[in-house]
Amino acid sequence: MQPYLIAPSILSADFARLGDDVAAVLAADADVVHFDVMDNHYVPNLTMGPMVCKALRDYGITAPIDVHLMVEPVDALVPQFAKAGASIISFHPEASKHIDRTVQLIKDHGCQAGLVFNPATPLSYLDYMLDKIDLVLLMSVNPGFGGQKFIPATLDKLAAVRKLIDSRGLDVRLEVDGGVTIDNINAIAQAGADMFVAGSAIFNTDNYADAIAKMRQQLALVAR
Ligand SMILES: O=C(CO)[C@@H](O)[C@H](O)COP(=O)(O)O
Repeated sequence: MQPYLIAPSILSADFARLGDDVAAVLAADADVVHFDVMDNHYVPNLTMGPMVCKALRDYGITAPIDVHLMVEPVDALVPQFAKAGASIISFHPEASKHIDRTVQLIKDHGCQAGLVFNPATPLSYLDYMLDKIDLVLLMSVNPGFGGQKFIPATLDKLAAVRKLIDSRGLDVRLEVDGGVTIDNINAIAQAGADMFVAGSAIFNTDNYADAIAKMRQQLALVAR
């Protein structure tokens, strides 16, 4: 398993001063910027597009940007986000007509590719794709909004994906997103996740470094 990564979801950041807020969370020891793209079609909310990703790069953000596309269709946005500075691009398999082609498109544009699973999306989409992707992202809330409660059944789903990855000897990241807090991050890691998206649990505090340090303390207790 790879080292743990903490990826603050900038959906909960201060959009009026986004560059400063993203720089602040990275200075507080975050590893990755989680960038939620919502289209008011695949999910009932509207957020940000490639221009904002490029603006963060132009501002001087050099950390990996982990783009989570909650959009349908997917493909047209892939080159745009790659050009805008995305490092990882993940999409929901049911939102693409040709999943393998979309993964290839992401890789052809020099980014890592991930598949995202909603709480009720079956893992069978991994049957022919797990060895072609870099990351599996399990949603632990229904996508569309920050600040929701972690769905406990995600723990069993994480364990099932961890088993699949390990049994095939793959180096695929297992990311979890939604309702991750200082109180549950240990159990989530025990279930097999190695990358943790947290929005409100970090941005809704007045001390990002303290929140991230407490998450890392919990992760340090996990027997690996
Ligand atoms: O993609 C999403 C929601 O669709 C997430 O990234 C949330 O933004 C996570 O926020 P918290 O649940 O951690 O507040």
